[in-house]
Amino acid sequence: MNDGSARLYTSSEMSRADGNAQELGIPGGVLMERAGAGMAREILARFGGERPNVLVLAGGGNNGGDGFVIARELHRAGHEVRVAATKRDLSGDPKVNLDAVLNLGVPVHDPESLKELLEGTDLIVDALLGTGFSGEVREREAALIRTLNDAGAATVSVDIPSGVDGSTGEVHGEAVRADLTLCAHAVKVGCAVSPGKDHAGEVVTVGIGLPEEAERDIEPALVLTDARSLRGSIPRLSGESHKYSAGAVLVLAGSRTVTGASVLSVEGAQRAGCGIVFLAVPESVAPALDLRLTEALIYGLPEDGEGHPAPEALEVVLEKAGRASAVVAGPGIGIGDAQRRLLEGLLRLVELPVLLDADALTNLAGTDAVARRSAPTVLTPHAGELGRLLGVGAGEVTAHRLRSATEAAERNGCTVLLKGGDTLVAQGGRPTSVNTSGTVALATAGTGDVLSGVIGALLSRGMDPYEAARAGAWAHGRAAGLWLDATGWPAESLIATDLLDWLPRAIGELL
Ligand SMILES: NC(=O)C1=CN([C@@H]2O[C@H](COP(=O)(O)OP(=O)(O)OC[C@H]3O[C@@H](n4cnc5c(N)ncnc54)[C@H](O)[C@@H]3O)[C@@H](O)[C@H]2O)[C@@H](O)CC1
Ligand SMILES: Nc1ncnc2c1ncn2[C@@H]1O[C@H](COP(=O)(O)OP(=O)(O)O)[C@@H](O)[C@H]1O
Ligand SMILES: [K+]
Repeated sequence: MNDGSARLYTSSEMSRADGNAQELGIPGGVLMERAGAGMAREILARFGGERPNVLVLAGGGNNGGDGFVIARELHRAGHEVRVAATKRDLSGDPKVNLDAVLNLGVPVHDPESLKELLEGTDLIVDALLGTGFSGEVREREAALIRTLNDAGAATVSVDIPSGVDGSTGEVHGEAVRADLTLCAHAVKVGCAVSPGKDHAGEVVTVGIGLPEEAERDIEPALVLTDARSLRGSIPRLSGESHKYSAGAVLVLAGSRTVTGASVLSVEGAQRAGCGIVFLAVPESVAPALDLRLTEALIYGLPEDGEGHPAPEALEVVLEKAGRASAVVAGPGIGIGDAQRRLLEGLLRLVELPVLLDADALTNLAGTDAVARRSAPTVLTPHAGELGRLLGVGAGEVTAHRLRSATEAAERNGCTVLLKGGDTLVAQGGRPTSVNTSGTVALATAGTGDVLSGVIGALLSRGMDPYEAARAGAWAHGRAAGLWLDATGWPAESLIATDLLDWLPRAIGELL
């Protein structure tokens, strides 16, 4: 048996597993029974003590079928339960479970009276739409979802918040906002990827006793990144290590008016365990950074009158890259022709793994500089930067995160880390990874600069770019989580520098 806890399934992968189980002799009704009963146990454990009045909103498919089982179990446990069902002329397992509910005397109402029913409701069970739903919600269901969301009662969604696409996390129109989502067997992609993730609340999997054979032929298109899936992937120092073999990172960050980005990126790299960091910055700010960054080697770049690198800067960058094993470029370098040409030269002439962040992404939007490279490149955009790379608006990326990240990775033949509450890592031929360690405390200036350094260091230590991006994102999010736990301070008070103190412990959890 497999509890499916670390699995992340699209709707079609789940339905394949379901079909395989049936071929192995486990009828769909048995799985529905196990799912509904397991979900009811979870609801009782969390809310049972408060003796809530429960309303189950059940749709016409198997998601609704799960809802009828939950209603039956909560009724048997002595709770006040009512059901609103969108359909009565059901067939198959949902009908069996609707009949059971009716036989027990649980009142089943038409959804037209949903608003009135919700008046005396403490707990909503949303079993309207599950993994059989995709696209735009029809108006009738959309109105029901609006009514549920307006009620303000605690809401538990069955398998996926109704209205969220289970395979992508996309929401077109209305979707339920749940406090808790109970996923049958495995977390559905729609509960892990935004905006669906933001509708799901806490996500818990409920075992349905699927045998391992039922999943043998399923290669999931996505994976959840947690500490367990990364453990042992970061190379360690050995007795023969020296500071160069331990990982040497060249950071090209900062400009005359933006020096903090260089500091955060360099210190992120140092704390993520590389042996040495070289920082290349316009020469007018090199002395100040030299005083600030004790352990890094600082090199001044020839600059123009505005404090941007002059064309001769490329020579210095190439020379320093000759001693590095990975390059981080972009934070705080500013936008302009000089920077674009410098980056294009770097990407053309340096064979090392290169991470491009922030201004580097904006400078290179519309060029084929990354697509032409054969050495590994990692891009770390937020939605706005990815939009520029794809030639669309930030809103378009936010609405289609999965598709946007994979499209950029394919077009450029590289690794793309799309930042956000669900940080995604996409690379052709690898399952798209969804990070699990983020916290909203990271939504503050400079945390992205730290991340660029962390991933740069992991690249310099010889990690595969996809693994380096996943591990860097996890450790970065975990560092914020450790800071929150240790200080007990509000998430809003975190500053990017705080991450540096907790990165070593976060990375230690992966060794
Ligand atoms: N696959 C499995 O292994 C298991 C599935 N189970 C449940 O079954 C669910 C999937 O069941 P189904 O495939 O029957 O699908 P659903 O119950 O998710 O959806 C089908 C229903 O949604 C309606 N619908 C579809 N598109 C719509 C739209 N655009 N606007 C409004 N309504 C729309 C259909 O008319 C139909 O009533 C899962 O989410 C889960 O809750 C569980 O019972 C356990 C086992
Ligand atoms: N709501 C959120 N939840 C979790 N992580 C977030 C959230 N918002 C932003 N982050 C994370 O914070 C970091 C911000 O990076 P970025 O936007 O590049 O900031 P900066 O350029 O100021 O350093 C990214 O790692 C991103 O994933
Ligand atoms: K649902």
